Amino acid sequence: MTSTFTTRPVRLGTRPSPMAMEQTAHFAEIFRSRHPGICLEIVTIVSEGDRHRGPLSQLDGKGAFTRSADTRLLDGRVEATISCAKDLPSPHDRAPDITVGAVLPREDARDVLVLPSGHSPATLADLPPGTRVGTSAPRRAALLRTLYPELEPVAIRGNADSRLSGLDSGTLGVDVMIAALAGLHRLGLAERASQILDPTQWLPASGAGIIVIEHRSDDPTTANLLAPLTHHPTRIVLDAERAALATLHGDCLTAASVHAVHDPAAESVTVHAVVLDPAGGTPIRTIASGPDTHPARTGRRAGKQLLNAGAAALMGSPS
Ligand SMILES: NCc1[nH]cc(CCC(=O)O)c1CC(=O)O
Repeated sequence: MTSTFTTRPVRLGTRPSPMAMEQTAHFAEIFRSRHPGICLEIVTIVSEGDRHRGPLSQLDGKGAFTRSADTRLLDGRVEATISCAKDLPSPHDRAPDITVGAVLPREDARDVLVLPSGHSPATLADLPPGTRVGTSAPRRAALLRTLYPELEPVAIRGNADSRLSGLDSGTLGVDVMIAALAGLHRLGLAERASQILDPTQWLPASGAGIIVIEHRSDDPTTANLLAPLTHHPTRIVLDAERAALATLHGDCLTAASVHAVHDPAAESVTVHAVVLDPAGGTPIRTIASGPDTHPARTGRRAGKQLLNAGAAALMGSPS
């Protein structure tokens, strides 16, 4: 028996939703092909965000989707957890004893419009005034109020698959909804996208389309197993986006968009960031570029530029 076969198993905590299980299966395939001798055990962990059925804004935003998994990670009940980077708490609030060990290649970061099945294709601009547009994200609600003030954002909850069936059956209480293209792809439902929203107008969320695997900061064994699975260009844009969000003290409940683009030829990273007015007033936008060797610096600069331009007033005073 070689020593790899005697290595302890890696227990990986995941949320049990169909989308989460799909991304976990995808990661497990990558892990097992790289480390064929190591047992990867999948452990499902239900989060407060999954249990809670009220508006997302009632949750505190500082880890409703990650806290239960974090607890099990820190207690030593799992060695790693897998999450959508978009759902992570702000790095500002993140426990220093948890570290991102692997970053998977970014999928399509754009949001899409989804119509009830059987509806003929339409764009947001086609929808009649008063159309109820389902979305749970403050960023998307603020984008709607800014770009399509005649439409009505309505908060919805539940996993992507239950939202889609609620949209189709009419029980969701909305006429159409906004979703992430990457999420639809994972569910095999990308054809449900009626309009892919222009990312220069409808800027994606920080971390959109990126899956990360975290471990305890004091666990070098797991760190060493995860490190070779990282897609470096994605790590660069993620570090830039997370640094901008941290500077804003933002999280997935902040009405802000941050999207970084890596240019491998120029060895640079460019951060596009917007803080939106939840009431639909004028957003504050900025752009920052810098070398791809220090993406977090460029992200922090973008965040500071937004704060200097008065973004804190739109976000409520950051705490
Ligand atoms: N808000 C929940 C969430 N978090 C991550 C995704 C999936 C796509 C991604 O990884 O960005 C979704 C679904 C959605 O926003 O429609």
